[in-house]
Amino acid sequence: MALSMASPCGVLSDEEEGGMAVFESTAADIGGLVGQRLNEVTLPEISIISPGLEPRPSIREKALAKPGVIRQGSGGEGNTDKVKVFLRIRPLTEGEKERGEEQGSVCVQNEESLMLKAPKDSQNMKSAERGVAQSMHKFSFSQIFGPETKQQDFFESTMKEMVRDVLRGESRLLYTYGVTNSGKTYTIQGVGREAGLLPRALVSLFRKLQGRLYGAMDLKPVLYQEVRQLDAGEVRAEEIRRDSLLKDEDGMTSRMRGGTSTWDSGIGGHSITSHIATQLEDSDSVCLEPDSLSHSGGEELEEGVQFSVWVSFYEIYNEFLYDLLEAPPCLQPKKRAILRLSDDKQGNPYVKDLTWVQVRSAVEAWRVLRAGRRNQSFASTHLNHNSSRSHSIFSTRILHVHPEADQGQATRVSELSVCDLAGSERCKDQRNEERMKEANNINTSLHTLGRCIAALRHNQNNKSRPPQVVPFRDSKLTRVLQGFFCGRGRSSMVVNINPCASTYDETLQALKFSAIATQLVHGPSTKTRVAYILSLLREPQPHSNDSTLIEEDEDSDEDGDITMFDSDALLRAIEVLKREVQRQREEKEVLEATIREQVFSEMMEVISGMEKDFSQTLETEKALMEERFEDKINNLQKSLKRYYNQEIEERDEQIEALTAALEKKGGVSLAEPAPLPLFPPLALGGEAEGPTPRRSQRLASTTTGELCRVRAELDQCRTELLEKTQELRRVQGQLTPPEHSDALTNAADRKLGEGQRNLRQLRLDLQRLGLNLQSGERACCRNTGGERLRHALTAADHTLAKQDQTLVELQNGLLLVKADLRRKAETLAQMGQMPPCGSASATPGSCQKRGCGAAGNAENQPPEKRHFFRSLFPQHTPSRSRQQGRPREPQTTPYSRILRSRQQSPPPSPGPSGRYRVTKC
Ligand SMILES: Nc1ncnc2c1ncn2[C@@H]1O[C@H](COP(=O)(O)OP(=O)(O)OP(=O)(O)O)[C@@H](O)[C@H]1O
Repeated sequence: MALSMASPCGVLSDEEEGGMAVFESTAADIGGLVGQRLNEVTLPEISIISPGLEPRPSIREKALAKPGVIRQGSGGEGNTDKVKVFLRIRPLTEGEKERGEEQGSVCVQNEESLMLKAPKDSQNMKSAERGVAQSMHKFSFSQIFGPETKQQDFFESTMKEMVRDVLRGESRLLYTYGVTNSGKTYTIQGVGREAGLLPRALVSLFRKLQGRLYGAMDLKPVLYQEVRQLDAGEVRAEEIRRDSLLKDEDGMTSRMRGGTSTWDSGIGGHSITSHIATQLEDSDSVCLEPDSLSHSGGEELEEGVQFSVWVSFYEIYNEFLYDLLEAPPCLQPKKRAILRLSDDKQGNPYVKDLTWVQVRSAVEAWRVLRAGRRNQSFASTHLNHNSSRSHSIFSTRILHVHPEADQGQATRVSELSVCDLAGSERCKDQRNEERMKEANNINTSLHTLGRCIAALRHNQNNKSRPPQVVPFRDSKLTRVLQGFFCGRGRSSMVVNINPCASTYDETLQALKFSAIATQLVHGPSTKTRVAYILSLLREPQPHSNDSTLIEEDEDSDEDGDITMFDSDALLRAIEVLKREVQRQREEKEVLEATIREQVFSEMMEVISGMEKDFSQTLETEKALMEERFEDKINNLQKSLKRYYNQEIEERDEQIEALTAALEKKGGVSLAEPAPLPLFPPLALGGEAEGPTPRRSQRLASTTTGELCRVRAELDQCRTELLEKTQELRRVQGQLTPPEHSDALTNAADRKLGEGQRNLRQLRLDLQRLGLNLQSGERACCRNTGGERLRHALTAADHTLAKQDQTLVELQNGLLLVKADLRRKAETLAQMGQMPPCGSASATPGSCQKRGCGAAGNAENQPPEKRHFFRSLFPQHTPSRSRQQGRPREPQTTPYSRILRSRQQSPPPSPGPSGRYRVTKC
């Protein structure tokens, strides 16, 4: 499970924290906190996290609290028994200052109080702006050490006393906790001449043990805190091991001094560079510095007791334990063996097969540490180029030996362990898969540590109730440190922070974690499994309110072997546990249901509030949008009105100018009213404005060209007008019937009458002659006078033909004259209707039509008359003349055309029958 840095230790996130003064980390209490947070309308400005404050009871505690129950809490224990939590703030580097990391987010108020103020870009500040967290947090510690604190001062205030306690026979643990690059390793190991806590502690220890060291190597610590008597062979083997380790370390050091080199540590591909070696060399020199520690004699040591000092060094890397005092990697290229954790008879965990080396001086101890450091897992991360990727534990076991006893028995074993925890960090910041896995494991174990501490604190604060199971077994780290939290020793914590603004959120989480630790008190009891089972068996009633009974019983708890219980007792204990599990489960379910209900109702409230807000916002937005669009439409309307008014004015001006120019140049008055403007001027609501400068410029540039064009058009129109006027006059002249037409018509009528009469006479003559001819033909056979008659008949035929022709011509001529007159009258009428400029006549189509009116009419005549009309208008249409390339014939009157057709028409030829055809009118 990938854990984010947000809450690596089971500590509530900012948002979960709400207005709580004290943190809770169990599931039950989280529910209570969430409920409380949701019930609070506003958050307090500062979250105060102090070890001295009584925690606010959770919902569950409130619900379960019954009158008369004595609550045992941290407040009642007194501050002396509290777990010590020290805070150390490292100074900013020059590079960090240049990057603007110094934003005053960490303020030391006094020796015990620290104020954190969220920088503007931090996640915490964003949450604070959303109103779900505070931007300021106040923390209290046992003691706060600022950036200027010297290593020596820090040692004096923190570890010196622990060394003394260990020599008195007690066990002590000091562990550093903090985000990566916060100065944990610096605090424990030190750099250069600034030796850290561990070398100083070793020097201090051996100074105190001067003259009191147990020289033999026949007693060795084993299991959790037991001692084994070694035989001679084993002693020899131990000596060889120690000597080879120190020799190898010496050799390595001298090789390192010879030049820069890099080699693989054999774990996770980590490289160890000469940089670290140099660092250790420098630390070594500091360690040996005689005046680095104030001398304190061994007067506090128990009389007659000698001390055998053994050290071990191992690391927990990716949840695996590795012995750092194994042969160095260059000598053992194979992968190192993984150590196992086991429990002794009392259920105390210990690291099986761990290398313990007896040391006779601080120098030897430091060399062993240095040898182990070479095997440790380091890597360069984005925050720390030399970051510890594992939790490393350096343990010093001191055997208190009574030499006068048989075979030198060790009466007591005490231990001083220093744990340099790997830095918590955000997994997502890791760019490399291996680093990501490491960060995940680091955070998991730190998370478990946080849960253990929270559970311990919970049990301490709720002694009236069956204890919560502390999840020591959930990680290797908590398992190996279990003893120090269960009364077999005491622990102190050093919280390291750096004041960089960019790591503010991680620092805040680390401090919240430490805030839980500050709530812990050192338990007086040494509850092993046996003791726990005993307490279960003695428990009168699962829901007993009599807490005092339990308190009394606690004092009588004793360690022992689990085999002291018979199977019945164990079965009863199991039954009790089952009942307890069932009870807790039910309780949790009820609690969960309550929390869900509360959360649901709170969420519904929030959602309805949000809905209300959204609908209000929507309404406001709607109104705003409407207003905005109305404004836009108004503006658009105004602009359009202005534009079209300008256009109209300009056109009017142009028309006026053109009219004036036309009148002036041509002297022709159009005598027409000025055209009305297309649009009446639009009312602008008092915003009448002149043309914009841009429009004026455009007009100025186009007016001249426009004027010229219009003038040319006017000239052309005028010319056409004149032409058409002339043509009209000419056509009118042509259409005027000649004065003698009536006389001519009368004469033609007369002639026609005469001709008809002659014709009738001739027909009669012809009939008579025909009769004569028939009779003559009959008589022809008999007399010779027939020849003469035939001649007379032929002459009569010719005469008849001529008469017929004349008659037809006259009839046709008369009809033509009448038709022509009619047409002329129509044409005249049409001409009279035509516009004065004669635009229609100007078109070629209309001209052709007028010119070819006769031909057109001829086409509409019956077929028998067409040839006659064609003969009257022989191919004189303008189009046809032009097509044939012939010059256009001069305009002639219809009468002249009739005359010409008469002249051109051939004399009628006799038909096949010898008779002339007469065209019927
Ligand atoms: N009190 C201090 N004074 C001066 N320099 C310090 C101090 N604390 C830390 N530093 C410097 O800060 C840098 C980081 O420190 P260190 O390696 O100890 O961090 P860390 O917490 O152990 O990191 P990680 O968890 O990644 O191993 C080192 O260069 C160290 O020298």
